[in-house]
Amino acid sequence: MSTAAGHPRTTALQGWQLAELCDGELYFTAEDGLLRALNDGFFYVRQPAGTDLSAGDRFARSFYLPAEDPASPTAEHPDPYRGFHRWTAEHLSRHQGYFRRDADQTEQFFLESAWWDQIYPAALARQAERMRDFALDVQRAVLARLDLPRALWDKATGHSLTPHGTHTLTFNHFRPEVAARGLNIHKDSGWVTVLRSTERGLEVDRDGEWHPIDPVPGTFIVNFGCAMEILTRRTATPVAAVAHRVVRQPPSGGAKPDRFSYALFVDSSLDESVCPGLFAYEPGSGLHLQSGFGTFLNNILDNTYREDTSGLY
Ligand SMILES: O=C(O)CCC(=O)C(=O)O
Ligand SMILES: [Fe+2]
Repeated sequence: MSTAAGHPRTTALQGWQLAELCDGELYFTAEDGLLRALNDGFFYVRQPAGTDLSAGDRFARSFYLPAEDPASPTAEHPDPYRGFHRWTAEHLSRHQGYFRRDADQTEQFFLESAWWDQIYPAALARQAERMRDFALDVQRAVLARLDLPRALWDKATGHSLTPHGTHTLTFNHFRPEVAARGLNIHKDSGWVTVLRSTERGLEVDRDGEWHPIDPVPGTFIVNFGCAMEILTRRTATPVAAVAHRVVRQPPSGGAKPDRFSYALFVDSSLDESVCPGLFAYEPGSGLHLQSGFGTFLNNILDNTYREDTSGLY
């Protein structure tokens, strides 16, 4: 349904699913929680006991700032969490490093696990590893409940559960002074995403209406991505990839800190000799190759950050 101005209506909706991971299994608060989460395309998951997000939160608030703090330009020890706009794809590799988007408020920092120790401050590299391990545990716990034989997991999921997988920690800083959408409509490309967000602004598309997904303290949001949707489409347990966006963040005149978020993305291996691409599973006949993964990923990313397209497929 649309408003008179043609904008999709935004409504609050209760009843999103919440789970806890214990001994490798997901326990949902609602009895049919798992099936509803697969249908919603996301759920909240309690952060493991003792989770420390201080390095990630600090990086999210600082990576885009000039390396030298104008308040103390001669400081002997510059802040190791600032000045990351200098790390661009030319210094690293494709899709890695700092990106200032034109059509969105977000400026971002992408980094795959192979670079974490070299580029991230040590405490952040450790947090990234903990988030990756947690994301892979969540992914295994979900796969165990799907209509997919365990013997096929590695091939079916592009070796994403192993060190061959593509594991990326990405930061978003929403610049309120930029007159643009916050982050364009998209589906995450891969298997699961573990999202840290502390501010409102995220919305999901459900039957053509936008619904806010507000942060719940002590939880992460887990999104299912395109790879999971493609794999399970013809099975008894189809998983939806959630289409989502971040709405424009208005300037607050310095009254509140800028919105940030960061997420650990689990994707397939980009090595074609390890992973030929994205498969669909058909009970009875097995895995069927649907598309290469590298080009699929390039298309989703390119289409997300252009003015006139969306990051769907
Ligand atoms: O900022 C958010 O809440 C969501 C970010 C997101 O969807 C993404 O980075 O893929
Ligand atoms: Fe996303």
